[in-house]
Amino acid sequence: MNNWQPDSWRSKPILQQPTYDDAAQVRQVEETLSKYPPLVFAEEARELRRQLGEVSLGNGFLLQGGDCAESFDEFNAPKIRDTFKVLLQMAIVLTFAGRCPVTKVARMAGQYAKPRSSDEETRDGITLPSYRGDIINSFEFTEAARRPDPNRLLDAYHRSASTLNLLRAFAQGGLADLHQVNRWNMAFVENNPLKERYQDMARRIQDTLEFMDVIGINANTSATLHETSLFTSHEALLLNYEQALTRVDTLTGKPYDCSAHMVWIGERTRQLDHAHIEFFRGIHNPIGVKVGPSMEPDELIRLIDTLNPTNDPGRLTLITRMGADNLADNLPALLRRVKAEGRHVVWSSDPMHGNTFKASSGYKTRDFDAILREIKQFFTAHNEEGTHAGGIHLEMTGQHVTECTGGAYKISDDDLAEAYKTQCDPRLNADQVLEMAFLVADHLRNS
Ligand SMILES: O=C[C@H](O)[C@H](O)COP(=O)(O)O
Ligand SMILES: C=C(OP(=O)(O)O)C(=O)O
Repeated sequence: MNNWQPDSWRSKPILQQPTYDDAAQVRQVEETLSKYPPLVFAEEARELRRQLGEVSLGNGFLLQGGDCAESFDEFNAPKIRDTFKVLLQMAIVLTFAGRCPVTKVARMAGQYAKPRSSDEETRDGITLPSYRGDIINSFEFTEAARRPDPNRLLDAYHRSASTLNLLRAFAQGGLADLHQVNRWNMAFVENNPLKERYQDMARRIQDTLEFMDVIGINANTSATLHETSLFTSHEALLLNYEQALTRVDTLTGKPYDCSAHMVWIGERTRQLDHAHIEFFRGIHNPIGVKVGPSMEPDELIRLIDTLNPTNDPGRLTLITRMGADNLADNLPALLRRVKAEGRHVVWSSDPMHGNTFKASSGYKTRDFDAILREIKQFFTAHNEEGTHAGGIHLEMTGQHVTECTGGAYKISDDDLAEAYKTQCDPRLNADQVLEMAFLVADHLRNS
């Protein structure tokens, strides 16, 4: 790979990085991290890349979701379990009702760094550095809390390792068993109008499993029915952290960023001549790039060719986040051009980031109707252009939160205060995710 080194990004311009007081301490932390065990194994990243290759060819669907920003304070087993359950629940709806194999990728076990619109935040006449995610500083609005602390890089590593450990246990230790499909329902979706539809589906799955048993297909020993595979991902914003966890795979001799199976570049840091593109072009993980409404077709082709020069299906996922009001004007030209040039990518929809606004109550929110509208338009654009709507990328949680307005319970601006817990962007709750799952499943089945 042309002049690439794990640190070649350091000679390029870079945005959205913290300024630490003590550079020597940062170097020491990087050194420590570079000796720690990798969090994932390169072979797992290759398996995800293989599955995404199938998705890019139209043979599957990518479900990627989790917190906007994981939080050190909310680092506990019930929270990890509930987000895992919501992902499983959505995946089973897509697989069963949508008749489509689903690859599950969690925004978990490392989603700790946040790009911000502004470097500073002002409250009551006091201005402090913005909160940039728990890997950098703390949410609390004091000068000490907002000062970037390099030791947080080590804390984030350890929390990611524990989260991943529990996710692996849940995936392989019974919670993901298809026979338990009823238990994946959250207690608080009890009154959801879609609960009936979910339970009916769960009954049909159970009947099928019993039928398989009766005719001798051994549903009790098949790993496919008892376990699941769940991959991890995060925005690789802090390149010194990512570099420190990059290892040459002994089987292939290629470098992998072993902080997660998949990493992505955010909308604010995807400039072609900047550091993030430089780092990403050399790692062999499956990668994503956010694509907002300002992206032009020529620029997109240059980006694709820089990051995936061998046109390998599964290497690159384009995560479009246009906003419901912009998608119809911007996405079709991109789809047309990428198709005409024969480039293989996974097209995934992030219907969250283009639909954020400040509610009259002062909370940053997203309207569920706009989110659904962006998804519908995403499917329509792909149908019209003859391309595959390959995935969905969500900020969501298994916790009972009121952060996005609308949905079955019609959360209003005034309801937002009831359970607004996010440290950065508003997430969908389990009710809203269930509603969305059935909508996406219907589109998948008809596309
Ligand atoms: O999650 C994405 C960004 O970090 C987030 O939308 C930035 O939010 P801000 O505009 O409040 O900085
Ligand atoms: C920052 C994010 O999104 P975007 O880069 O699309 O704004 C995100 O997904 O957390």
